[in-house]
Amino acid sequence: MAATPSNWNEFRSDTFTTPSPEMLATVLQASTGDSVYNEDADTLALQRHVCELTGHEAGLYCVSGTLSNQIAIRSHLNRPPHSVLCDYRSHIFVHEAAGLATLSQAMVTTVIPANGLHLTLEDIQRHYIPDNGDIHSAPTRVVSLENTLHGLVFPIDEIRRISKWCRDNNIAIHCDGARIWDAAVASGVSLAEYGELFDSISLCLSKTLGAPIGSVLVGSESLIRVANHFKKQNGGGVRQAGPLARMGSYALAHNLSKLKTAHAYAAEVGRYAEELGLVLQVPVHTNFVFLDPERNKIDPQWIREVGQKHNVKVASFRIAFSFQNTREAVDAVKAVLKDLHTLAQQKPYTSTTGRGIY
Ligand SMILES: Cc1ncc(COP(=O)(O)O)c(C=O)c1O
Ligand SMILES: C[C@@H](O)[C@H](N)C(=O)O
Repeated sequence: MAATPSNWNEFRSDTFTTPSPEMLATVLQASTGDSVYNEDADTLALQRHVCELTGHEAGLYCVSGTLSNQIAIRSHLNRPPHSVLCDYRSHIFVHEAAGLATLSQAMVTTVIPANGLHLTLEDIQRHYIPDNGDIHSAPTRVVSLENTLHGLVFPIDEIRRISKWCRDNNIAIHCDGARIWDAAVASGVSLAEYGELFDSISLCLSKTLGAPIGSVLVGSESLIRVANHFKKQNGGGVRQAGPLARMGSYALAHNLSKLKTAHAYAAEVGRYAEELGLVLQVPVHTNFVFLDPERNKIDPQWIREVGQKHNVKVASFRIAFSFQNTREAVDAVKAVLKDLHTLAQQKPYTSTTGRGIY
């Protein structure tokens, strides 16, 4: 009987997934080459594997998704003035410490999707900055999509439309695919189908897949060569990355099939929330439930407190599920929602501050 994961009741984020004892044990057989010199067998094998899955020429192991995203975008850019277009909720804009401004010296055009769910080609055409010689502007050089974003699966047909338009307009298209595994599992679209639509993809091993660390950036040989330079410049040159890469490969081999468990938990809790009368900010597609901060009249302070009462770790309107959660914990989350709904009925809270992203 497998031991219960230490984070069985963790719902703040899927970044809290932890390596299993079996995953940790693989470290003892890991290669120990210097991966800065591209001599570590396990790192090269992981990179090659993710390239095969996505149909890209080259891969680069990175210690974080932030590093992977930021060096990808920087590598698509030549010299300012230039700009990057993305959804206003994008991690690359909200949660990567303004890396687009510092490393890429890029202006960012953030777009609120007209449909409230995902960008469309029309959204992009309405907001992108054309390279028309106007000396007032910073032309759009990269469009960055996120899949999943807030757990939402980006429709493949829309990605196809956007990708074709980007290529027709000589604009690079990047995917923050921290949870593209979940998008593939939920939609049935293969990583190779996604892969051919993007010039670069950052795939995280350290979130829903349960590796303790790491992402892989994929793209063309020339792009990855430049990205590796920026990786080194920003302190991402890891020496014996073999043990880390080995755990990443283990996660790919053993945990991909478990993502549906988290998706089922989220779907169940999302349905329960709506049956209670709570309002979701977005539909549940994969492993996140996003409650609507304003319309539910819930004081953010209540969330953590009520979570403690039921011995589950929740911190915001976002509830993140992973395959490491237990049935008991999921039932406890439902009890938390029931209490929050009752509190909101008794003393409705009106927010006086911005909702924040999550
Ligand atoms: C969508 C998304 N992209 C990128 C990242 C960055 O990954 P990391 O935390 O490894 O820098 C995260 C969060 O971790 C994320 O949620
Ligand atoms: C906060 C953010 O960086 C992290 N990726 C999360 O989703 O929790």
